[in-house]
Amino acid sequence: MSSDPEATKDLAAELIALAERAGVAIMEVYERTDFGTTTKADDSPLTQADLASHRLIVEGLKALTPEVPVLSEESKTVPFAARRQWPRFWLVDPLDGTKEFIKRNGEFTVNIALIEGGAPVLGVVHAPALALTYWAAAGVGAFKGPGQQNPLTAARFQGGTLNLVASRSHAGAETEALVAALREDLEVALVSIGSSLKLCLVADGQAHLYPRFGPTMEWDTAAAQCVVEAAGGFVRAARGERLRYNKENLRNPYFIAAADEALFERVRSALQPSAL
Ligand SMILES: Nc1ncnc2c1ncn2[C@@H]1O[C@H](COP(=O)(O)O)[C@@H](OP(=O)(O)O)[C@H]1O
Ligand SMILES: [Mg+2]
Repeated sequence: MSSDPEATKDLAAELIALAERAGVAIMEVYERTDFGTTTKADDSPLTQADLASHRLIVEGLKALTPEVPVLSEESKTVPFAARRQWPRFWLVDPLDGTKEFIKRNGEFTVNIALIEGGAPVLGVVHAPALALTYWAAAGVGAFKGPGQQNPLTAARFQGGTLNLVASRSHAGAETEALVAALREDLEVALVSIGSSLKLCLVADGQAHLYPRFGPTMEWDTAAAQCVVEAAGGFVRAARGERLRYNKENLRNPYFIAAADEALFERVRSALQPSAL
């Protein structure tokens, strides 16, 4: 990524436009009665919307930055031996929250991140059904649109009610155990929502905490992690290390996103071994 903030903002504007075009393609499928849903080898659902968004984004990124390779959820079989050589690459989830898309609750996103040196440095998260776009770049800031206008700041937890956001479709026993432990000395308000929108709520100050003690893949978190970090928030593995990108195994460790580091440490000390 350029060290010139103005060049970075220009690139972000192109990416936002691309994510919004993918959103239009997704919404065309969303409005049909039949999504053309099939089941992938891992048993997860795949719709015509995932594929249309994937094709559009891959073509768009190739036109925008021909020299930067693309790794998308729907074309993830690049061998590690090849991709480990990449100094930077685009990491794309063309439709995150496919289960929510199929349930028609609007809680799905298009995620595009630029990874450099194993970390997300630029990220766009677009929720077409909600007409919301979050974007961020390291050293520039985090913003919410439509448009590029509103700066985001994570809300440091200063006592009172702790707002905790969890997966609608994949929160499990470890999350419930954590909520029970926190409720011993705090008031905890729970919100469930699909997709990378959970991380965006932390960036936006609407949630203090998003614990994820279940599987996610690198493309689920990269763009929104960039948004959280640029908004002053904190995303770390439950065991404490940074989330790294372009690993041989593209699965993330269990992680915690928190509005601030003190909250992250407080939550970590309340975890059961099965949440690590
Ligand atoms: N068993 C599993 N293995 C790997 N990833 C899983 C999974 N179950 C859920 N996920 C990931 O969790 C994402 C959905 O998260 P959430 O439940 O928070 O909305 C999915 O994204 P997709 O919808 O893009 O497939 C998928 O990548
Ligand atoms: Mg996903």
